[in-house]
Amino acid sequence: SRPLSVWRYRELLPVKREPVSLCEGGTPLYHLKRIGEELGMKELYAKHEGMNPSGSFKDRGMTVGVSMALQLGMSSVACASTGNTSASLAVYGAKAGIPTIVLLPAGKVALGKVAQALMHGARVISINGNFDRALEMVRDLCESKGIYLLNSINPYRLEGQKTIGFEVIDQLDGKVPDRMVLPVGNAGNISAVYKGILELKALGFVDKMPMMTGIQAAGSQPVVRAINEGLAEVIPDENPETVATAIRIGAPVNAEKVLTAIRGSGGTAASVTDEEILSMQCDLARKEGIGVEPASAASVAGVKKLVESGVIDRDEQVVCVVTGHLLKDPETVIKQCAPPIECEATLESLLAALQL
Ligand SMILES: Cc1ncc(COP(=O)(O)O)c(/C=C/C(=O)C(=O)O)c1O
Repeated sequence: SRPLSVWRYRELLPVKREPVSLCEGGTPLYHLKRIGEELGMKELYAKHEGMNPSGSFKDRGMTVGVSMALQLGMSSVACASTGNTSASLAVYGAKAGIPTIVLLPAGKVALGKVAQALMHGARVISINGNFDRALEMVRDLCESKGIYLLNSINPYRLEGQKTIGFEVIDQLDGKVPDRMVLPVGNAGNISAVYKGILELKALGFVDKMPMMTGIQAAGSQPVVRAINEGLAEVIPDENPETVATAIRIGAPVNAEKVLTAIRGSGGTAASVTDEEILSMQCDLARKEGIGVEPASAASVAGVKKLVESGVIDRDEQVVCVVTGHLLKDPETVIKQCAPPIECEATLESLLAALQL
């Protein structure tokens, strides 16, 4: 049988040619034993999407999106990004051998992501504005120059990201979890996972949907507001701010889809503070050995908040998608942690430093 990967599910994907692939997907589903016990939960899991080739779930969308660019005869690709989309597009553009342009919000992109976009050969433009402005600009650029736009407005990106849900169900031996929890920025990922499982249901592979639960940062929560206030549409947040720069997005492009996904599945949305995000990033690393970037920890921080407030039932089977690797944002880690202990190169000073 086929190994766990994006292309295991190729019959449910639109690509009709040899895919541009770097062995994406097939990521681990970890049981959160300690954090689960602390919350009184026996069935709390984390799907570690940081274990993809470029270190985030974006690779699932890009393997399909870049393959479609070639299938459609496009000669170059572009995106705006808070960092991971651009890192992934640079990687898959390099693999495809086509020119890649990425627009980043100046000063608001984690170091590892900039390093990836640069090293993999994208033309990296730093925009003096936030992500939402960069997205407007890259749409105009692609429109005027016939470049293939690969932000999550592009439906093929979401097709690849559907496979997160497919793999989770395979890893749970065919069971659909009661709830899937994802950090939400542009809301493409949560919408893609919902679409994928809805397709499995329509095909008769499963008979229930997970409650789709979106978590945002307290300083950047337009989707949470729309859900909590029962709004017909998401009202953009003009000045999104959070340490979780990956989800520092005020105007989610998949706003309509995420409202359908959450409401259609009886799910919910909640926000967590930057402190709660950073505290959970630390817990995941130190209690579970799982290293993720801040935005990814928001999903587990959200479960903690919703369990403690009684919204999530402790005996639910819950899968959190942790979306990006810890190495993406080393600066935030260094700022959070006590520095290494200075020590002379003698055993005596080492024992003193270790207080042994
Ligand atoms: C680590 C991490 N976690 C969560 C999200 C939110 O996913 P969506 O709700 O589908 O947007 C992102 C998104 C990043 C970008 O949007 C980009 O890279 O431009 C991310 O990098």
